[in-house]
Amino acid sequence: MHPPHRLEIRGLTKRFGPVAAVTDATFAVEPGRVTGFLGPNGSGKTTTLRMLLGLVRPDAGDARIGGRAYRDLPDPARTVGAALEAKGLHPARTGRDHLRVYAAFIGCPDSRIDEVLALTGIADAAHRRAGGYSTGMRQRLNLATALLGDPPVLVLDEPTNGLDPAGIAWLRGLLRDLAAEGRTVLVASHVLSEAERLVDDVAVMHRGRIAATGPLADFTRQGALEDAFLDLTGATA
Ligand SMILES: Nc1ncnc2c1ncn2[C@@H]1O[C@H](COP(=O)(O)OP(=O)(O)OP(=O)(O)O)[C@@H](O)[C@H]1O
Repeated sequence: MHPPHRLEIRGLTKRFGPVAAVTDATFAVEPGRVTGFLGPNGSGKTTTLRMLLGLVRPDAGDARIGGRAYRDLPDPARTVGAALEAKGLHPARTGRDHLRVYAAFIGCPDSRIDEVLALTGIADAAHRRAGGYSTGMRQRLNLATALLGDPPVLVLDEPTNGLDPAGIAWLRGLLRDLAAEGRTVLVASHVLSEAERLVDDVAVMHRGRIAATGPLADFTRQGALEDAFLDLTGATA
């Protein structure tokens, strides 16, 4: 396994025209933990992740992965496994073929394909065309793709979308195992009740700003994470 990689987000700021999508976001994500990046729709989570992954250029600030900007990583695809959204699947291609194409792209052996299919519970569907996959299966295939390079860092945007309760319980176990191996796991979600069951640490984003960070237990002492979030943001349910 690679050495542990800490993520540092420092003063990230991004506007899209009149929209201040992210303003001065600063937080760290520790290896060996599952960190929830939480906030309502449109609060700036995806834009922050896209800046972390070098997909959007920040107006100010920077993001480091194990001390380096994404663009300076010697082997980015094997350092960071990212599943931003379950789009871009060619409907006529099988699950296995999707993984084969990406495995060739990042230079990992085909044997790894069977490993990630088993890890994500879609081995039985691997020969089926992705166009016929349910949302939950597409989510699993997306996760399998992120895991192909056996990366020390995982960045997942809304990974519970489309998963049923058993699927969410399964995902919790998988993310815990990956973190226990020393990986850094960052999970963006707007569904606080689900995130609460997945994560060790929390970074809360509200209207483009980081409203709070810390261990989950600090937020749930008084009750549900959702109540702590409503208190923090002054929002009403
Ligand atoms: N490419 C873009 N062009 C213009 N506005 C954008 C663009 N990307 C994001 N925004 C705007 O920036 C704000 C933050 O969006 P972002 O997708 O980062 O939020 P989010 O927290 O990930 O939301 P969700 O939970 O819905 O995915 C929103 O107002 C969004 O409309």
